[in-house]
Amino acid sequence: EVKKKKKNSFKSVWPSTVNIHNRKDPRNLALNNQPSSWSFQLDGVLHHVSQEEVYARVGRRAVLGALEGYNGTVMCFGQTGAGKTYTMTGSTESYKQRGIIPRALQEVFQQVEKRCEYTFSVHLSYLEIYNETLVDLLSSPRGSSDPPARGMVVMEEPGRGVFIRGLTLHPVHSEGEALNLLFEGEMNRIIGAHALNKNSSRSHCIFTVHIESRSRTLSDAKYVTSKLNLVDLAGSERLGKTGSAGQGLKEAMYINKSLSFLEQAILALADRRRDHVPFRQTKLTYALKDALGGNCNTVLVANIYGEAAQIEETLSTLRFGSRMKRVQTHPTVNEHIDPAQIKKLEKEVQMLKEELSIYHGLVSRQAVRPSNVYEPLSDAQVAEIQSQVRRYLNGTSKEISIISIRQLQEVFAQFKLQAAKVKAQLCQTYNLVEKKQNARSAGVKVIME
Ligand SMILES: Nc1ncnc2c1ncn2[C@@H]1O[C@H](COP(=O)(O)OP(=O)(O)OP(=O)(O)O)[C@@H](O)[C@H]1O
Repeated sequence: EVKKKKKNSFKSVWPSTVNIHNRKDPRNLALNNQPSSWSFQLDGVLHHVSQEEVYARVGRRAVLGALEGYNGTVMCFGQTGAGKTYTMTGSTESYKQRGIIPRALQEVFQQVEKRCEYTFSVHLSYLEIYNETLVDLLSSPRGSSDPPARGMVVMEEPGRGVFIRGLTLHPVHSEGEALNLLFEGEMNRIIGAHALNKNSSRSHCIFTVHIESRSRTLSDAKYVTSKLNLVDLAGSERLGKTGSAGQGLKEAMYINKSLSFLEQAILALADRRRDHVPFRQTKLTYALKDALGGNCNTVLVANIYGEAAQIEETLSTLRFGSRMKRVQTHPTVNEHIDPAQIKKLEKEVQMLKEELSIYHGLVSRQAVRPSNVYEPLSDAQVAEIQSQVRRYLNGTSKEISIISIRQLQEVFAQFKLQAAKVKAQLCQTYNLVEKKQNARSAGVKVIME
């Protein structure tokens, strides 16, 4: 992104080339031996464009990706005063000039409203790296004059990536709530004045939107998470040009050191022969490890001046941008399985299995005789129940301890069977007796019931 254009030192050729021509000064012969033209191929050039277009071309894709579960980073890099804070946060003077962060927050909540088949939870954090110290810009309660809490650590865990232990995450439910937190964090930022910028950021700031989304379908145990980092780096500065001294000089040295480590990390990432990338040399590169070469959709905005006086810084920024363009990241959807939901689903499956077996039981009872549905009684059980019935009938017992009506029916069925057998035997006996006594004409009376 180009802040200003002066004379003919800068030229952008739509859509992605920056050509720089340095007019030779005839008084400086040494400089005349230096190259005077440079050309940089980038992914796009934003020149004389509105903040709305900057967001549409630089921020929207990362924001929409974050809502789908991809980590995203938009990072502004460049010389002090070149417009990084203007690009990222925007001007407080008018709503139209708001930058990428407020527009991203607006889009996140608009999408949350639209995607009603999902539930979203959104949290915000705001980290500042000042003189190699991590500062939580949102740690002090609203209205408190306490200094922001310190003592945080950059950590890395498999499956979770890089995170800051001790950094507070604030839940937000609307664009308004989110903007209030952003402004609160902005108030806590360390800002100084020097020759090139009266409101110069003296630190690196990482505003992160943490998004978690779950499908409203109850049977879905999966959920996705993502982190959207919106990064405003402190400006690289030539100490002589900014006229820094005292505390300002110390800050400038820390800023330059961390930016030079950032360049080293990018050089290593862009070089495929290098297998070690020095991420841990500074907190900035460690905190941005995923964004620089890992699981993230990353966009770098290189902010430059269009002035001949800043040509060296402009060239250095564009060289950094060209190297960054060669770095490959590997974004993947951060999908997780919820163990509590798995347990709930397992219980549900068990209940459904039981219901199904009851249903099968009912169906087969209608189709098959009851004796086939139940386990038949053993001979001993039948004998026991029969003796109980006998004792009840002859008055020696007052009750029968029958387990169920079904068993009783079975016992009676057995009694009936035995009675039928006895009847058959009696019939046979009767016939024999009848045959033997027929000759004697003697009458034998057998009563059968
Ligand atoms: N595209 C632009 N249009 C209008 N004003 C701009 C633009 N870019 C930057 N400015 C103004 O220039 C000044 C410096 O910009 P800004 O603070 O964003 O620079 P910076 O790169 O963040 O600097 P530092 O690294 O020192 O913090 C601010 O007053 C800002 O409003």
